[in-house]
Amino acid sequence: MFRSVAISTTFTIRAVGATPIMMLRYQNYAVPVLRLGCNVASDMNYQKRCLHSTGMADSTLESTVPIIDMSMSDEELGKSIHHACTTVGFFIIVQHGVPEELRARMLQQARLLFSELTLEEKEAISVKHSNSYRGFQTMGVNVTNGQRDGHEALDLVSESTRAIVTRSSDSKFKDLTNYGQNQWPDSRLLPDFRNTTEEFIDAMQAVGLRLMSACSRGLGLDPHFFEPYFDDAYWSMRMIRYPVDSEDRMDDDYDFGVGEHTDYGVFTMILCDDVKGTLQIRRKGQSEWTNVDPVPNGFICNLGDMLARWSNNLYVSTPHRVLRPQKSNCHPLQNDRISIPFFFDPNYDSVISPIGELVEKSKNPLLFDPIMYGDHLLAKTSKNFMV
Ligand SMILES: O=C(O)CCC(=O)C(=O)O
Ligand SMILES: [Fe+2]
Repeated sequence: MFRSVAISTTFTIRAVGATPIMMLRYQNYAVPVLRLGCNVASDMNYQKRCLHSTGMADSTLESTVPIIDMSMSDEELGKSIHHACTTVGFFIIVQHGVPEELRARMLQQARLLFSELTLEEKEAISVKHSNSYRGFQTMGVNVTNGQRDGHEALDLVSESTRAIVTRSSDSKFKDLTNYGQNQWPDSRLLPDFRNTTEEFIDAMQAVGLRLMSACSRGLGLDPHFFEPYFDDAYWSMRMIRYPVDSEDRMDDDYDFGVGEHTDYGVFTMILCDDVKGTLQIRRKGQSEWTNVDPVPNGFICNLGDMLARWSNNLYVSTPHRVLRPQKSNCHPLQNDRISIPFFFDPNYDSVISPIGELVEKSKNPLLFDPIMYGDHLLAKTSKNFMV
């Protein structure tokens, strides 16, 4: 159904904060946000190109990364998720219940975060002022594998009180902590940012819970098996802007938008604009990287380390990375890609150990010791920033 190239156009003019924004809307297609005064004709051509190339990309994409329609029955959904998780570790969900309109508003607010705040205003909510890895990271502050990543971002994390209690009674990480308060952009600058984000978080938590229930069915467990681990789900999210690579860059820093990694938790669901050729995965036993491009109204999903642990590696936490966007893949009036990964993760104090039946099913020896999710997260996030 996404292969249709029929185009219906509506124009909506909105005022967002102080900035008027024009939205071009095409049937079944992501909504770019343009400043007034742009050349609408050239934007239409750009959209047509995207529609055609989405159509062409679908077949190769489907053969690598399954597209899963969440409107199917729980039983069927369980099977589809199970298949994706035991093979590629990535899938794309459509018909997930998150309104297209909310997705568009969230992307729009993220874009405004990067375009409307001055460097000073970004620094005012910098991760440097947080002892819990929350806040804004200007270009190069985020690090993967010891190398600075080519992106700027805002990180928000659940403010769970259970995490506070757990961490404060624990001396393992000494001065480190990852509980605390989020740093939000000034509401006078972005009046709709916080409420849109909170609405989005609620919607994503609902999708996350449905994925967990599908997962338990797919694994042959009680459909409620995972529920106790998610009654205070310790979500986090990032709003990321990847600028195109500059031709005069001199060193190895910023080689990637995000360097190779696996995700830390259970399920990551990515809302992103339509820029292609950036997110790549490396499947088990393979050395080459494969693009995972966005699909209209879809969230690109992958599973993380905790699900691999629970299933004793029956489910694969697939390494991935993000290339810096090519100018030729960006909207003509933009020089970047916006991406919003939402990390749906277990309770901070959940202890994750391989599930007996799954150790057998995986045909692997017991691979993991029990770990508290908060410990795993803290060990990872404490290496993510160079401020
Ligand atoms: O921006 C993306 O497409 C993915 C980012 C990512 O892998 C991450 O933040 O863990
Ligand atoms: Fe990731």
